[in-house]
Amino acid sequence: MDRTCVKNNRNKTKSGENGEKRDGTFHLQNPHLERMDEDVLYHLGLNTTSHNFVEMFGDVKFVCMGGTANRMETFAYYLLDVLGLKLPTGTTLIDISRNSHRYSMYKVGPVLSISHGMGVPSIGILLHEIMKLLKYAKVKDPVLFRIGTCGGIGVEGGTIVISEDAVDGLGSSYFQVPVLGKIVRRPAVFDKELIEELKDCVDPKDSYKTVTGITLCADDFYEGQGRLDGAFCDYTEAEKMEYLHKLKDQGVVNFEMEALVFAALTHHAGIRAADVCVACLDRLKGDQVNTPKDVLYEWQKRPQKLVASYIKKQLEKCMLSGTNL
Ligand SMILES: O=P(O)(O)O[C@H]1O[C@H](CO)[C@@H](O)[C@H]1O
Ligand SMILES: O=c1cc[nH]c(=O)[nH]1
Repeated sequence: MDRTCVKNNRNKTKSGENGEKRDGTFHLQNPHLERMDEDVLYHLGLNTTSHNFVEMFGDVKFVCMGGTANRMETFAYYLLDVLGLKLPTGTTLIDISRNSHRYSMYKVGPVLSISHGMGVPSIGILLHEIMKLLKYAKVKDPVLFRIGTCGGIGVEGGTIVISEDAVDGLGSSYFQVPVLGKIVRRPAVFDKELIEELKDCVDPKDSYKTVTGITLCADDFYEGQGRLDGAFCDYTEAEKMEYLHKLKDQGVVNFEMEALVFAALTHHAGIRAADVCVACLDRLKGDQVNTPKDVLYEWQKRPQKLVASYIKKQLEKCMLSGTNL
């Protein structure tokens, strides 16, 4: 486990140290964008010629992402309720990205709720396009959340896990991607202040725990997470358990499949971000996700409740102080 990197990044974490400018706007480090007459955000089904990004998205302050379209639509309706917003009678929210047939995107006041699919490449593509969308819309200081599910490691099913750091399957806290035939390494860093702010929003009356720790971002659900129940498996149960216990001793509390690129690309742009997942199971107790569907569905709402309560708190703070977010 590349703990040195984890430690170094932890100390350096300060939003804005990379791409963020003092006035809250953030900088995408790509000189080519300025020279383009039009930008087609292909996977979002939007482009800068046909769509007025400032009008459509200029008031966005929070972007929430999760794997499935169903979850993100449910979250959008939940937000309407939490924020006390009402749709005109007889109307529904529309999927802004429906023409892309890739991701689904809903807008509720200053919040975008978007599905990202499974794994690093899928959320990576979305992050490129969402960060450009925010840039073209002239959004200042956006905050990004992933509201997901995960496999706990020594963490009971139903527990919320907020990622403090992200590592890959080899223990490195860098997102590594081949670019022009060479590996580019970007540190995966979550905003520590945001984690504390989220912890402050935990409802003490919750019947479940909320914990923090290191997240292992795997490139696979089965062998990549040490499961015995994939189509292939070349290791024994004893080897699997030794691996899981070693991870636990190193402070790894959960497996999921997006944290590394999520932390790295947002940090690279100077955008604050947090990964909040509910554990579907404790991997020290098994591999199969066999909790009844209705229970899993209720658990899935737990990260949504925490993030919605954070958003509500931030909006109330601004109303009280008469400032813009
Ligand atoms: O439930 P979400 O948040 O989509 O994500 C988790 O679930 C998927 C695997 O089942 C992976 O994408 C993993 O990160
Ligand atoms: O075990 C799990 C559960 C959800 N998502 C994962 O990536 N792993």
